[in-house]
Amino acid sequence: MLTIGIAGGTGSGKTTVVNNVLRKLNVDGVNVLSQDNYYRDNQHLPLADRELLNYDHPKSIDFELLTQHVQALKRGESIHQPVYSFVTHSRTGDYTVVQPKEVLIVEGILVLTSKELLKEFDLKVYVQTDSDERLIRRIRRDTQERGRDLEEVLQRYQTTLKPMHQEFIEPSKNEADLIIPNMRQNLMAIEILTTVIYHSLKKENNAAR
Ligand SMILES: Nc1ncnc2c1ncn2[C@@H]1O[C@H](COP(=O)(O)OP(=O)(O)O)[C@@H](O)[C@H]1O
Ligand SMILES: Nc1ccn([C@@H]2O[C@H](COP(=O)(O)O)[C@@H](O)[C@H]2O)c(=O)n1
Repeated sequence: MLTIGIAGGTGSGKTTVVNNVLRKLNVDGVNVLSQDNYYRDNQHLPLADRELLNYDHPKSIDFELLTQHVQALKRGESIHQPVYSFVTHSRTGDYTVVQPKEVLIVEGILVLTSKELLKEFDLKVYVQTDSDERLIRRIRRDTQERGRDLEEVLQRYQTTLKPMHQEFIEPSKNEADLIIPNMRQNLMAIEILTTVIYHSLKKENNAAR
């Protein structure tokens, strides 16, 4: 199984890059695990306290479970992936059953910061976008899709997002094999990723015959 880790700051365009690659490939052999579904469950805390947590520190992610799930899929086993809500800042209690496929993409701001997870990746990618552009995209997305207001986004940006980006996410770029500049749509980078996955799928299908 080809396993690809895709990191980059919030709003850098990780999800968009992955969706563009999947659209171009147009096949059913690729799983995508989002790190967002592996935020620790903080149900034991009241909502007001959950709203104040730092969600950009590596400790906010259940990397143990994420790594176990990646390893299980690589062994050919299915997993029960938790579903996370950005509105309640907690797991919903629902699960998505994910069956193994030939290619696995793991995407999220911190996926290149975990030593254990790094060992599982065949290809490591970092999506690079300037911080002002990322903040603009984040304001738009969080107010339109994640039920936040402008003050919440700006407050979070200053208190946790920016310092955590500088301390953990930006330095994780050094782990990457490939850096994708994504200030505007980068069609060549999408083409390259698509080609790598396409060849891996072809190889696996030939081996299965
Ligand atoms: N290259 C790009 N040019 C302009 N807008 C983009 C680009 N890539 C992503 N976006 C927009 O930025 C926002 C955040 O993108 P997303 O892919 O969700 O980022 P991430 O997954 O890294 O947080 C989305 O609204 C998306 O449409
Ligand atoms: N309850 C939460 C959990 C996370 N966040 C923010 O999500 C960002 C990561 O997701 P991307 O899709 O942007 O990569 C991260 O920067 C967290 O601040 C949140 O706001 N609330």
